Amino acid sequence: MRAFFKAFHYAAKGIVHSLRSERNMKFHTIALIFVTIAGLLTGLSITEWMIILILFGGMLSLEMLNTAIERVVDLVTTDHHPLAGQAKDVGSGAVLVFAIISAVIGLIIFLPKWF
Ligand SMILES: Nc1ncnc2c1ncn2[C@@H]1O[C@H](COP(=O)(O)OP(=O)(O)OP(=O)(O)O)[C@@H](O)[C@H]1O
Repeated sequence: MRAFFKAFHYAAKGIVHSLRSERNMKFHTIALIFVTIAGLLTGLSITEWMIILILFGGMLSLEMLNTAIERVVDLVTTDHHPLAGQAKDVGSGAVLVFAIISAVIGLIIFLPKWF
């Protein structure tokens, strides 16, 4: 049980660290708050809320994994290396793909209710 709480503590430390240090995490958190307010004002079904919650979780988790990749790359080399650049670019690309898909799903959910 002690090990479980220790692991939970380390995970919480990781979340706080990425929230404090990553500009994109702050941006995603603000977007999350705006979408939640828009959802409450618009009125969404349970299924729509569940889809949005999956997108919130996926977006924040992916951003944190990207931060982890950036940290490991910086730890391995401070030199300019094509593989280091590729690792960071692919990580950023993964975040961008999920962000674009999330935005499209958000529009599919919200637009018909607004217009
Ligand atoms: N060691 C390296 N070798 C080669 N290219 C690198 C290296 N470090 C960074 N780059 C290139 O610079 C880009 C930006 O890297 P950087 O570490 O500055 O991320 P960042 O701009 O701080 O990202 P974020 O804003 O998401 O935190 C990378 O995507 C990569 O293309």
